Amino acid sequence: MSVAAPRRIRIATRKSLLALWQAEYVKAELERHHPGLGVELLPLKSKGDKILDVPLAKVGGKGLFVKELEQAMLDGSADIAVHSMKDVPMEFPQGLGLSVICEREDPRDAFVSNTYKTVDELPAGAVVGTSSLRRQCQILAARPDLEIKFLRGNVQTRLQKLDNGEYDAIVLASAGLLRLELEPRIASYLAPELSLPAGGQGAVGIECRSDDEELHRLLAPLHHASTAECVVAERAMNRRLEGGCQVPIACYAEHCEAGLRLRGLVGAIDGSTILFDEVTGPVAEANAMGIELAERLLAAGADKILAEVYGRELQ
Ligand SMILES: NCc1[nH]cc(CCC(=O)O)c1CC(=O)O
Repeated sequence: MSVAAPRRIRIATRKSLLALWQAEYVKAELERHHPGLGVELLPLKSKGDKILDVPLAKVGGKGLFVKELEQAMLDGSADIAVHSMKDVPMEFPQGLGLSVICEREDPRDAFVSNTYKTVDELPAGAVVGTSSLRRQCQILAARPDLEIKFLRGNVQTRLQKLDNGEYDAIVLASAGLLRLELEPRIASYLAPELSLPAGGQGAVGIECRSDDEELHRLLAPLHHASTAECVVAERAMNRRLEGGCQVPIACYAEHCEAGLRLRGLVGAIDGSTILFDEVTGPVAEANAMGIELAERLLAAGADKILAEVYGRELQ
């Protein structure tokens, strides 16, 4: 009689400290729920990590941070990939899909500066570092007198550039700073009214081969239903607008009395126009709410703004 070898789970991950933190988190959660399960990390380099001198919107192609990880699952060298949900494209390659979405960390953007506490305190002409068109358009809409300066790289690189004096302040996802125990670096949190987050920001998702039933079962306890409900609404809006975290689109869902409140915006990259709208509805309608909000924004002129950003018309 043969006994099946105990299952081992190999996690494909990017090599940045934040990606490794997220992969280690999933490893620890899997081991906590399934004592004796063998879990190991397979760190890989992604295209988004290699090309650091160009704004993400110009590197081209979606899924810059996930392609290599998906290839590893398709060729069988890894079983799961752990992603920041805001970097995950809307469509998955044949045979792969999202299995679970874990509990969300703080979704807000963080204002980081060694001199100033808030955006309001920044003097005219101050230099703010970000390469996110979403952050750029919202900051410029609130403060057209500020200068936005290109800033890419992983969290540590960005903080180093701030400390080198290249910027008066920078804006990052608070989730990354909190996970890496860099909370003291956060001067203040940007309210969603000032900087609406990217869809999926702060949430970690786990992708695997769609037909791996045993794995889905092992991953199930890591699923966080209320986070997933919000992310479904946000991703539905992004899918309709054909965008993610590389374009001037923001969306943020939270639970409210009616079920879900979903806020979204599309901005001209110079901040001269911000199209904002919001919808509320029952949780079961999360996907439809995202589409509805996208349609409203398109009707209000988002189609023209995005056609310019994408260099083509939206379908
Ligand atoms: N696009 C890069 C990226 N992807 C996820 C995070 C932060 C963590 C998260 O949102 O879960 C970041 C860095 C940032 O935007 O500052």
